[in-house]
Amino acid sequence: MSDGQIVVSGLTKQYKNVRAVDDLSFTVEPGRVTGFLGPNGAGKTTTLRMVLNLVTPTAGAATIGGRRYADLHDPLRTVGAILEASAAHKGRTGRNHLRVICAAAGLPDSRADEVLELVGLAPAGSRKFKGYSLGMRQRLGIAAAMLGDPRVLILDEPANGLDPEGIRWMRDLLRRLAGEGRTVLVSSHLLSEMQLLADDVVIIAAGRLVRQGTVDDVMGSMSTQARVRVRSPQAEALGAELKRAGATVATDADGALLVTRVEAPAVGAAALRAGVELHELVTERPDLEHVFLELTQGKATIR
Ligand SMILES: Nc1ncnc2c1ncn2[C@@H]1O[C@H](COP(=O)(O)OP(=O)(O)OP(=O)(O)O)[C@@H](O)[C@H]1O
Repeated sequence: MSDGQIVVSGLTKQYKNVRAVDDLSFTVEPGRVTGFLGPNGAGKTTTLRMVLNLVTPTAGAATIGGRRYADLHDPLRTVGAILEASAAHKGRTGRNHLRVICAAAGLPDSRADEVLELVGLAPAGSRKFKGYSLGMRQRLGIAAAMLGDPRVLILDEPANGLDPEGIRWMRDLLRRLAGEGRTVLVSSHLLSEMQLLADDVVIIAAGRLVRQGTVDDVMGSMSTQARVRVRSPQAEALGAELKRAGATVATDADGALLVTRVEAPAVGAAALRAGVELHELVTERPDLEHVFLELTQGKATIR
């Protein structure tokens, strides 16, 4: 088994009334950034906690490089994780926060400065944590996760609250770390964020796998469903002609026809044949957030 590969198989977590994770299986490869996507409450955090042995599975298992977390020889040097926005003693400087972790983990103090450098926080290392912006806190969290120079990095919603500039920065860093051969698993509830950050995606909803693949494959398969919105005072006649042409036609709340399975020119031609007047004709490519919601809807009961 390749070092640093994460294998989740049949992972299940049943809380009293909630099956937070339901027979979930997927793999995460080294050398790539994998986005772990799902709506709020989908079970992402619970899954990551099970991978890290912080929650005991009801069934199934997760391994890192072939071993369960509990059986890793040197877990801190194998896996770095951020599970929530970085919290540190408010009066402590960023550098001291990292040094406390170094001391507890048996790492040399010098690692604190190395990881501050890595995340671009060196100039702010001697400033107090309470003065850090959200973006700086996220950077400090990543710095802490990198202290043991781990082969595997697991980040729960690290881009939360970051501005586009911060997300770009994170993308570059995560890409670089993956480029060094590390496994990078990063969760998010925003598809658009993962389009920027990830090579692969694992999409879950209501604790179950919805889709796994490369970002390009998954996005490609999701964004093909373009539709044509067309409005006509003789909508009924147009609808009938479109159906004869093989289109699927629905009507939206304000009376426009939503046409799929044919392209805009075919809709125009149908209008000409039916001799109807057109007031609007537009191709709508669903934005990916919308498609993502649709993909995960139904499975995503509010919980
Ligand atoms: N300790 C717990 N006891 C009971 N239910 C829990 C517990 N932890 C999580 N859950 C429930 O399990 C489900 C999955 O939660 P989880 O936090 O894993 O989802 P998530 O995808 O990380 O969502 P979010 O992004 O909102 O954190 C939710 O319904 C949640 O309420």
